[in-house]
Amino acid sequence: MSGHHRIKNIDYDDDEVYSDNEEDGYGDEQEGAEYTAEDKDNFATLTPVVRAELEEAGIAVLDAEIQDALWNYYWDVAKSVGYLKNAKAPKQQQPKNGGGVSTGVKKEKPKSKFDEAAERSAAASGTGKSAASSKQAKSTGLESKTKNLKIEEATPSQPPQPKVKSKGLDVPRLYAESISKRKASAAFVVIGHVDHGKSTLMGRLLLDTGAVAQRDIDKFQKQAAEIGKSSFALAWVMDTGSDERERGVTVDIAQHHFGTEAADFTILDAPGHRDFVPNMIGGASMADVAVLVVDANQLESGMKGQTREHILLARAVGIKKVIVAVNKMDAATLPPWSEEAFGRVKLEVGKFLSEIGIDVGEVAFVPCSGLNGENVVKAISSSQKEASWVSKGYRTLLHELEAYIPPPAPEEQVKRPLRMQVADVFRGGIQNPLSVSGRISAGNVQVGDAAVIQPSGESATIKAIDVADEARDWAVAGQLCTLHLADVEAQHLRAGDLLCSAKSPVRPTRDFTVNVSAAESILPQSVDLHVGRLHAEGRIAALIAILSDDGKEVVRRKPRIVKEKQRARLRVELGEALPIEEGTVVVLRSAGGTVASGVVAGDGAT
Ligand SMILES: Nc1nc2c(ncn2[C@@H]2O[C@H](COP(=O)(O)OP(=O)(O)OP(=O)(O)O)[C@@H](O)[C@H]2O)c(=O)[nH]1
Repeated sequence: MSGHHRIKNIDYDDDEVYSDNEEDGYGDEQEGAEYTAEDKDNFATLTPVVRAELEEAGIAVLDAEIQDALWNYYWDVAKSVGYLKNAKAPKQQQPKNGGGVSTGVKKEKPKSKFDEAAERSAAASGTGKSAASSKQAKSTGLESKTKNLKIEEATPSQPPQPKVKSKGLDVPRLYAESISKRKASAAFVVIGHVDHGKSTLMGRLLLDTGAVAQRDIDKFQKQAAEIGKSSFALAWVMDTGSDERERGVTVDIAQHHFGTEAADFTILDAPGHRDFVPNMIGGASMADVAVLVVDANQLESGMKGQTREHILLARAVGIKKVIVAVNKMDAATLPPWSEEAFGRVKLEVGKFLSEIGIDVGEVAFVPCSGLNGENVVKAISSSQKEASWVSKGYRTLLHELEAYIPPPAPEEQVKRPLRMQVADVFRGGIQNPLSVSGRISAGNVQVGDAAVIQPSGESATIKAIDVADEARDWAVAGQLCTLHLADVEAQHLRAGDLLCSAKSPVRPTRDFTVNVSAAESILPQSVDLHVGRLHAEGRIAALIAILSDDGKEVVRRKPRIVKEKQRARLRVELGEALPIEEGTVVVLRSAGGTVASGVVAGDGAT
């Protein structure tokens, strides 16, 4: 259904029921209202319940505001909480960064026609009642009080959502037609040892591409200076400039967007726990490129186990391109911008990467300073004589990112049944009570489509689609998007679930065969299975065969052991049935290290 239809169907003045101004947005009709003893009793009982809910979400409200909401929602605790969360959210959701940065989906977006209309219908069914019906409903207050307390234990109920109709678009055709006009896009993760300057470099990319305003950095700078850490101002854009954090919502994989004339980019970041391996795998499994940040002055720590592991994992989940940002070239110990020092770093990092099995010929090296913004977005100034070698031999980080744009998804991939792993789940908005973000790995989706979420088997309708924070009618394989869901039971939904086309969902399986390359020697053993954001316990139940180096031929059946760097086919059993199918990329880990990674060849029967 288009936004147009919705607007036409609504014939009241929305200012009556939904005001932008929170202070006087509701409650006008109660001016001078006299509450009965029963009303007062309800207020006394329910106000603390609503307050507790809101405090949990980090939202401060006045008693009067809670009472107005309870009054308007006829003592329905869940609806009052839902309403206040939304009414209070915009203030806290004000972009801290001049509107350019988006972290995940919870930033208040410019409302699309669709959203406005949905919001109005939601408001119509919630607060837009006449005073007469309001009085009638209030008289049953005590009954509903107990009922609502029960509802509130489960997922807060929302005003009924309008049914969503499909426009019946031929998405593969629209996609094929749009390819030539499409702006290129890519997503990347940033890897590197603590303190080597990851956050600063990302903040710099956002600032110098105009995604963040200088005045916001200045504000961070002031705050940072107060605690004697002014050099952290840029990093704070990533670490504290997240709207989710301000609202107390945890996001495991945040998205920050920036664009150039040539392409749009998404930084996938795990705020707060960037190095936590399950999150790292989740972010990397949605990325095209990994940027490895190495402090030119701290080479040794830069090559340690953790970085090795992260690069390995990035490769294991299919990242093809690695860009090495040799950072802090401005710092004194090199001396600053020393070509020779850079050469040493390049050599060492190159060796380290080739040991991991990365073709160094394909790796781009970028000498830069995130802190000063040299050779990140802007080329280094020609007045810096000691750095004249940089522009002769090396591109900026942004140019290197632009140079590796993955090709658009082939048509046959777009025609396959929809698969999108849920990276994060967002609950609680009035217009969009339940949304999921992720990257579509196969197929296509359009507003109105029916979906099934595995392993729970819940069904859902796609109510709206956002790509890079813009509302769209459809999206295809390769795109990072947020799907707003309707007609869905929220309880079972979690990060790591697989959203599938309802016509052809994945059947959850308890065992599968997988062709892997071994990161260490393998015996039948218990393992942690990672599939993007999904992790679960399992065991390598059988070593089926050693494969040739290209993975195509069986070299030996039923080996007793698979040695490091060998390729092999394994059978993996799981404690629970999970949505895994042929082609799924899996990582097997044990005792904090990666054992093997590969691609599922079939379910247990194969
Ligand atoms: N001289 C110099 N210092 C830098 C540069 N980039 C970052 N720094 C400083 O290095 C320190 C660490 O920077 P961060 O960006 O927080 O490093 P990080 O890798 O994100 O660290 P974690 O988030 O803890 O993993 C800060 O004091 C930065 O100001 C640079 O290009 N030159």
